[in-house]
Amino acid sequence: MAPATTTTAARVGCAVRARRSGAGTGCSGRQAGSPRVARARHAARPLAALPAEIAALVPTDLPSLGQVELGAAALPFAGLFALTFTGAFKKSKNLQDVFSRLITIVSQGYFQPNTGGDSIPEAEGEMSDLVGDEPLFKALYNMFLDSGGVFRLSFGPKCFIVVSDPLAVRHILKDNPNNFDKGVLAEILKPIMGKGLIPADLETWKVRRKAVIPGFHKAYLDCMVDLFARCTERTVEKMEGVCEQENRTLDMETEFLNVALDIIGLGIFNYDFGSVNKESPVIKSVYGVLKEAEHRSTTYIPYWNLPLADVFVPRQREFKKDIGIINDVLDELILVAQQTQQEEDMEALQNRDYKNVKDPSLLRFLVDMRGEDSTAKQLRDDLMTMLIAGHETTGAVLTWALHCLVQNPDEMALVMEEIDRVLGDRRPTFEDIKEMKRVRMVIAESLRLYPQPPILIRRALGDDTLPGGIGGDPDGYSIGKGTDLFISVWNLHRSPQIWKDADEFRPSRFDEAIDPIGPWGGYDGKNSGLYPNESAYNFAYLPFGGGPRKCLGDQFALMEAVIALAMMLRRFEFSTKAGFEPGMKTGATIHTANGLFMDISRRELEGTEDVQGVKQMVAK
Ligand code: HEM
Repeated sequence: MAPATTTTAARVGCAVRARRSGAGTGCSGRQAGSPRVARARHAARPLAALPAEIAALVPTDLPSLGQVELGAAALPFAGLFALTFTGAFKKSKNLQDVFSRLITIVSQGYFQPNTGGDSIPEAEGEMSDLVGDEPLFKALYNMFLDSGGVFRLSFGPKCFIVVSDPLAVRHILKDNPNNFDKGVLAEILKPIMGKGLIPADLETWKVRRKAVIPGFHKAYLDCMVDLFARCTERTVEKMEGVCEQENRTLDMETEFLNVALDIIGLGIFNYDFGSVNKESPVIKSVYGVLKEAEHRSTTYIPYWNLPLADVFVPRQREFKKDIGIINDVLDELILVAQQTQQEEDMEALQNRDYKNVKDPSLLRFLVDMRGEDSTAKQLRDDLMTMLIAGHETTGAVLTWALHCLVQNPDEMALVMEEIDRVLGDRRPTFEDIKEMKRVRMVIAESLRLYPQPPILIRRALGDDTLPGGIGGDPDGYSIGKGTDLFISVWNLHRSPQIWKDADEFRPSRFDEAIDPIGPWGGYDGKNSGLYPNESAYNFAYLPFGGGPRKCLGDQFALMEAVIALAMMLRRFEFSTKAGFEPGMKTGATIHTANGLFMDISRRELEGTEDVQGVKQMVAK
């Protein structure tokens, strides 16, 4: 084990020790991925080696670790569970670290699957570093700088391999994707999304992916451009109203989430949440479910799986009610769509006059597709998945894009110039998106700095070897069946080895080439198409994932974000409310800004009467 600093030695040791120089203050500054000596810590340690605080917590008659039985080992789980359950756990960092360490030690080698060969570097740090005030992915960044592109992390009863190397990531997502499923994430999301695309087992996923993908065809996306604009106009109108008031402050994160919710409702199942202008029990339930998904992804023990948790635990009762409300709405929409089914083959469906049909939604497409006999339950799972996958993600990227622009006035000026020149007061079209390269790159750069989700989760279905990648072990790293993996998109996107001025907001970087680094092929600045993507960047940039499980709403989301941002920047000037800095709120799957409070004012536009201008735009 690496020598502990005075600071860490004084605290209770833990299996997770972020090795940072300067007694745990900040990162060491070492470049990620530099070769290092492997330090395997697999074998269970004798009880005598436990810090005094932990030893005091261990029942005196606990058998030696060599003979420990499940019954005895269950004790700390029960203790931890009780603490989690009562809320005491989160309040006491020290206690949290003690239990985490105890559980790690007791469980290592007994309950954990074989998490890999001994050559994988091991990160070290306090449990409280990971569940403390900072989001998990930020704690993992420091460990990445210190331990390289592939490292192991043990906390509590769990052990993860954290992957931040583009070659190892490409192996998992693209080269050998059938050897990995969504693991922990699927377990968390199943009660919400059922057999929807994200948590679905491999067999169901293959069938559903094949059915859903054709629904995002060219004519549909063209039609969606108009929908994005119409929904944004509602927000623009609302903001006009705010400009009339004395207090011109608006939480733009909420506004972006609202417009994204309305868009996903109308575009995917032709339901108007109308969330920009009203609150309703359905909207409340959608946010309740999203909050619960976040809670579950960050809670240590899945207590919600216990029998009767949804009867006795208030938040689980609430969750059951929320999911019931959304399911009722979706079931009703599916029933109506099925009752009005007009079966057609794929080609005819894709050639429908989408601009003039009453219901252009994806649900209509799925129900009308000949030979596609999805059950109502499967359709509901698909819709629920897309509602969740496509709503907060897009709301979050818009929030961060505006935040970054307001912090960078020069970029803001360039973007505004482009919007004024290309768009004027017209409702945007698909052609306009092509012309607004700066806005597109602002969205791409915001997704680089603030990827949603910052971490992708996988579990190995069989033994495998991950490539050592940049600066890692040239023989690679063997991992066992059942290994849980965190792919850190955040780390990849901010890797100081790959990106020049990695933490800087600089949208023009996507025009620059990046030289190859060792076995990683680099980027030549040419092959990105309209938006930079994971193929062009050899898996160093992957805001939408990659390989067969890549996001299927990427084009939908990117067009939506460009249109919403451009339309709002055309009409308003934004400035940060004095003294306010957004924080970061996160679950394992998503992170948002925690409120982006902006002072807004109308822009003085040449040749356009302030209010008149927007009214004309809305009327068009
Ligand atoms: C900026 C917005 C968005 C971002 C950043 C984003 C990101 C992602 C990422 C990273 C994945 C891959 C997850 C993994 O590999 O574990 C994913 C999957 C998925 N996304 Fe998105 N997404 C966005 C918007 C959307 C939208 C608008 C929709 C639907 C209309 C959508 C539907 C899905 C679905 C269904 C999957 C699962 C695909 C599969 O497993 O086959 N996403 N998304």
